[in-house]
Amino acid sequence: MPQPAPQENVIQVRDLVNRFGSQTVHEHLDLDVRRGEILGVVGGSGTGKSVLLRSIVGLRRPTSGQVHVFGQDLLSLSPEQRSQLERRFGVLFQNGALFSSLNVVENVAMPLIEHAGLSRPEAQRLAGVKLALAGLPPGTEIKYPSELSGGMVKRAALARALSMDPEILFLDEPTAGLDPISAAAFDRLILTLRDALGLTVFLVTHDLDTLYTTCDRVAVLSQKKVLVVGPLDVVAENGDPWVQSYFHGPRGRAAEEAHEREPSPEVK
Ligand SMILES: Nc1ncnc2c1ncn2[C@@H]1O[C@H](COP(=O)(O)OP(=O)(O)OP(=O)(O)O)[C@@H](O)[C@H]1O
Repeated sequence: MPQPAPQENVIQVRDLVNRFGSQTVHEHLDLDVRRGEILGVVGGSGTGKSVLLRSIVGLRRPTSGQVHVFGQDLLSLSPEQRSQLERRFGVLFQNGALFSSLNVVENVAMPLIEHAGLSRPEAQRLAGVKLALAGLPPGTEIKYPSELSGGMVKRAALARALSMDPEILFLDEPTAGLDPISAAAFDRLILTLRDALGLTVFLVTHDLDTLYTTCDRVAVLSQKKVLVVGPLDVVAENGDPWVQSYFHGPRGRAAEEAHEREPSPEVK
């Protein structure tokens, strides 16, 4: 009988430790992210979800441990190798992190000019394609971040994260602050993009609806490490008190019931 192909881990975190002074945020944390999956990362406030994301994308040097992205340790690479590796992932930060002095198309074009060496007109033309991919209506290009709704800021930031055709997309609380309809639309967009572009998605979220709608697997950060990782129904059965109150509290039950009524056909 043919054996299934082994799963490729595009991100591998081993024995990660992160300390800030006397505060230990991560202790011996291990995590694998598989190619093509949407991995949801959840945990109580302050459990170190954003610090984990920053450690993986090379914005923070961990206290100790190894982080490999596509088999390479970002922090040990030469600047040129590092920049090549960084082109293979895009990051959407919590607040969008758009430059307020640039309009939307200039924000999205910037990485294409700086890292891909495109001319300004070429970069802006391609940025227009990315904005359409992120679901922004024509006319948004010339607006400044302060003129956009919260949902539009997220979509513009997503377009920028997609500008270099990344293989991995990191999303830090993408639906935070969005109304439920915009949040659901954003969830559908992430699923569509993953399927259309073959992305791997590392998704930090508190949003139970997002977990139920989009994630193939869920990792729970608790007790300074990844306490449990797996499909949502398996993770939700873990006996940890935080897991129990998160998945089986009123909001967890509502999200589960909504998902049972309307399961997403696109989830793998
Ligand atoms: N640069 C820093 N200096 C000192 N402490 C920090 C720094 N960055 C993060 N921390 C601390 O690390 C802990 C984890 O922070 P992090 O932002 O990763 O939490 P989180 O799980 O993403 O929380 P939330 O869900 O509230 O966004 C917090 O106690 C935070 O205060």
